[in-house]
Amino acid sequence: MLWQKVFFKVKKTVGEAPDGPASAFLADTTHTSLYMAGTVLSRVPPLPSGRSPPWDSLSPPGLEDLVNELCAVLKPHLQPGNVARRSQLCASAGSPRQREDHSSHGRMQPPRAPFAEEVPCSSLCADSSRAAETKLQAAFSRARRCRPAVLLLTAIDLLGRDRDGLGEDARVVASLRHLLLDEDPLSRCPPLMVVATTSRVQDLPTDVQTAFPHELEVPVLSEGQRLRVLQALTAHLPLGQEVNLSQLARRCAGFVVGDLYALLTHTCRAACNRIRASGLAGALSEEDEGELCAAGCPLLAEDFGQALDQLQTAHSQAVGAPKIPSVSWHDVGGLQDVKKEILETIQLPLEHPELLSLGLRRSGLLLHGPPGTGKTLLAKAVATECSLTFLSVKGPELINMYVGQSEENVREVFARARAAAPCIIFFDELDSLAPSRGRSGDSGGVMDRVVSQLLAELDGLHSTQDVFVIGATNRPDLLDPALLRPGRFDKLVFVGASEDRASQLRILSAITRKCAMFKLEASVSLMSVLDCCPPQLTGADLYSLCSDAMMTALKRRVRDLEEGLELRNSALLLTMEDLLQAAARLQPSVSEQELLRYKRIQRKFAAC
Ligand SMILES: Nc1ncnc2c1ncn2[C@@H]1O[C@H](COP(=O)(O)OP(=O)(O)OP(=O)(O)O)[C@@H](O)[C@H]1O
Repeated sequence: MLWQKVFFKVKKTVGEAPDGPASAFLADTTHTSLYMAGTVLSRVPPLPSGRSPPWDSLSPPGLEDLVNELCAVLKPHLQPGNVARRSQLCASAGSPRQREDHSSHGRMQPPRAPFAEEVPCSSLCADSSRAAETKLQAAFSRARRCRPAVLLLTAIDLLGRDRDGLGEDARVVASLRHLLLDEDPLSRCPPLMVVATTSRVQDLPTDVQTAFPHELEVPVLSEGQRLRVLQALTAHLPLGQEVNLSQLARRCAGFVVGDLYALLTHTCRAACNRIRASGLAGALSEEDEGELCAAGCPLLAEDFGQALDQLQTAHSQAVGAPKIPSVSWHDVGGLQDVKKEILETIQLPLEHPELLSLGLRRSGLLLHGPPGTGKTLLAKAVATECSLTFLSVKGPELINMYVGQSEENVREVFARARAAAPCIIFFDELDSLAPSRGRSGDSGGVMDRVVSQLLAELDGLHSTQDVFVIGATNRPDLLDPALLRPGRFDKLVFVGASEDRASQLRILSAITRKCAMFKLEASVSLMSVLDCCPPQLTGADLYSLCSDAMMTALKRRVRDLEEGLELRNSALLLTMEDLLQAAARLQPSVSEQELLRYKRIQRKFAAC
């Protein structure tokens, strides 16, 4: 049998069921006959979906516009005597993380809906072009037999690739195009409508993409939409009192409906593990356990937190998606003025969106100064402080030897950031990504094209509210001047080495505070340690001083353990002696002449 369900048409009914709904009938098994007499093309009755989504509307909250658009494209073809043109449609997603939401498809069953057949394109891939072509033709002819029908091809980008996935398989592409263009509802009634989904629209062969006259983009969910989806998903679940869905929605930046489903599954699993670990489940009698299940165990904030961490880690490993870093202002010592300037640029417009309408918005900020002064640390802290996801890119990582790939990488970074908004993109070593055009000396002009692409993306950010760009460089004088024009990296902030002991003390305290493994001995005076150090130090120098001292403490601990003088779980102590020895060995990483050069550059830009 080709299909799991077979529909029979009831020709005549006698009487009605006494207690059932008005449209229900009882089958009299002794007098009812079933005849199989060939197949008839007809619309199928609305069916209760096996996977019923948790919302009452036709679409998940927030995707109503998309579903309406989809219906507007498909419905005209279902009217008898329609005059609509071709009905193929390709639903693409705005970013690698976006997916077409299939739960809406399951509900797309208005009365007298067309037959819907979902075919994952991974099942159509084969060892040879010929085999793939045959499978494709079989899928189309199966769907044609059930017209009027919607054929849903998921992940269509998998089709038409050759076996190593690099080039196109011309034969499969041609065959797919032919099949798509052949399905003209004007000539074929009842029609077969083809809907395809992809999360990598840029990977679709042009011939396939142009065979779809309609293209819809699945939008990125806003914080409000994520909240509504979470509310719908948790409506029937017992939640702990401290669970704050609004806060959770903010932390789920960049999540699509599927991710939110996964979050709930992981949360339930975390709750089960918590109950099992508490020993409660094993200690209960079968009856009590049944009662516990019926009452429902509440999902606690810690279960959600654990699930979110798992998902975000898996996500960032899979697609390099950003994560909210765990660096706070507390971890950044000193640099008070710099912190204030950064917060004014980023936090103010986030807290007062009305400023955006007045045009008071900066999306780009350039931190410049000597190496190791805390530029990266600052960018991470601002992301944590403003609950923004953080996408860190090192300039040279984006440069690729293949033609067009470097520009594509730049495009991809911005697409990923838009999907994860609100987000900060941090471009470290910006000078290596965007040197002055015409001077980079590469024969193919790759760098010039990368700079142009970067400029175009930065200009495009004005329509996106919640994506900020922070660049960091030691040499702003090497950057393409167009980058520093208004609307791009128009705010320059100098992050210099700390020269006074008070700010050095703040940095040293921040670093020692962060190392939870070590404890400072009560007699330690950080100021006395600093008095033995060279006058001008960067944060990285102070970090190296601490790690040097910690290494000495660690070696002492290992020696003491081996000699049986210390207990294994006693705290690791950092003594004044360790720190003074490290201070005596400390060599500043940036010389005085270099610091002067950085200051000259700062003055030059401050004067502009
Ligand atoms: N103000 C600070 N407070 C605490 N730690 C600091 C500070 N500045 C620097 N550090 C320490 O120095 C390390 C290096 O700093 P960071 O990577 O932020 O410097 P950077 O300016 O981005 O350097 P580069 O220009 O080489 O990329 C940090 O991981 C941190 O441990």
